[in-house]
Amino acid sequence: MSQPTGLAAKRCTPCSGTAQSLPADDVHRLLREVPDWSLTPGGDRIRRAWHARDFATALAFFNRIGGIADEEDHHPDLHLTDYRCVVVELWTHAVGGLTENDFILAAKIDSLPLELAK
Ligand SMILES: C[C@H](O)[C@H](O)[C@H]1CNC2=NC(N)=NC(=O)C2=N1
Repeated sequence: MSQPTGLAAKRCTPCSGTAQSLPADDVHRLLREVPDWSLTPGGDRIRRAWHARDFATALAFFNRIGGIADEEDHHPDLHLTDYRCVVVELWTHAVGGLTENDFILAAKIDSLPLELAK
């Protein structure tokens, strides 16, 4: 795998007690670096959807995401419906909104392989 660049090369950092959600202009700037992700209607999460090849592929994808999440100590909400529809949502629980950690994890997830439905 080629060396990660940009957000994918960064590490998530523990949220300090005084950490706050990102202001809207930072959110929109960072969204441009992960263009396959979108802001949820409430503006407090980012999400991406995939149509995996099959259930086993979707589960393997979730396990890869889980490995990165534990390495980064920053964890996603994972949804697997209709046996292969995958949705990942990211937000920072400690601040109840978005921080740079969410965009770093999104970029790392984007670098994972996933065999999609034909
Ligand atoms: C103690 C541990 O570092 C924290 O609870 C981490 C774990 N994973 C996390 N994941 C997310 N998405 N948000 C958090 O605030 C968070 N905090």
